Amino acid sequence: MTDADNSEQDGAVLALDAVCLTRGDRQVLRDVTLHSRARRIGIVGRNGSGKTTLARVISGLVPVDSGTLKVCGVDVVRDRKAALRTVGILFQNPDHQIIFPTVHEELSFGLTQMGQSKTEAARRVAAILSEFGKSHWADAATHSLSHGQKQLVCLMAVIAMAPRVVVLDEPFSGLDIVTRMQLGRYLSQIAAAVVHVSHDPASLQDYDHVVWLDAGQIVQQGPAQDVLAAYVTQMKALGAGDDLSDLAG
Ligand SMILES: Nc1ncnc2c1ncn2[C@@H]1O[C@H](COP(=O)(O)OP(=O)(O)OP(=O)(O)O)[C@@H](O)[C@H]1O
Repeated sequence: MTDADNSEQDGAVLALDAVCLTRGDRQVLRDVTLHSRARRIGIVGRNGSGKTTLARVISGLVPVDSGTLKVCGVDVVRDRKAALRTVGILFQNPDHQIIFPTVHEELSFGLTQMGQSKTEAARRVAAILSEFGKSHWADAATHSLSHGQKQLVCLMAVIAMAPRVVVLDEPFSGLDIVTRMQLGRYLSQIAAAVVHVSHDPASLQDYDHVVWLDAGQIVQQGPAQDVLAAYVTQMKALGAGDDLSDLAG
């Protein structure tokens, strides 16, 4: 039996072992080992701690230097076709995600990449737009949408592909309270497991398993209450000081 079969059978959403990644002369991820079957996994850490890099690694967008990684039993780097069905990511900035001139084209792209015919994809796009009450957006120019509307297009594009895991890289940071609550409520209802990366402990307080990342290393992981309490205590202690050297990069 292969490792992939094992992690599929033990129900692990994430199975990372000793993952290391260097960018330039900086070690961005150090020996990250993370196994979780939780449906709601939070990753918390300061600016520059490696959260976005880890989100991209989990989404199969960045190969690691060493270590192993499986998402729902799938090697998301090597098996890109399976990865498309397994994991979808929402970026902080929708302009980094949207590449097509119209909403319909944007939503269709991932579906045709997954092997759906144009007709099948068009049917699925119509269904997802209708589900979100946005059928009138089909021909809208993506560049003309507001930040929140673009983020909703990205969310619909991910949901349309029905991945087993949705990775959120702080997608709510530029949204107003109402939009954030509405998108958050929708995400809390989807069948997919969620891996949510954030520097904000409040957004992860209801999560099943929280991982605290600092300087590319896991400091602590476990129940949200324990990990977030320790994180907040340390952030308050650091915030009370005047040293800005951590932001030097
Ligand atoms: N392509 C790259 N080349 C060099 N350094 C990089 C690269 N990508 C990331 N880094 C460095 O890796 C570290 C982690 O970056 P990352 O964006 O993953 O952190 P983050 O926790 O998401 O930060 P933030 O909360 O500020 O978005 C940073 O010091 C960053 O400068």
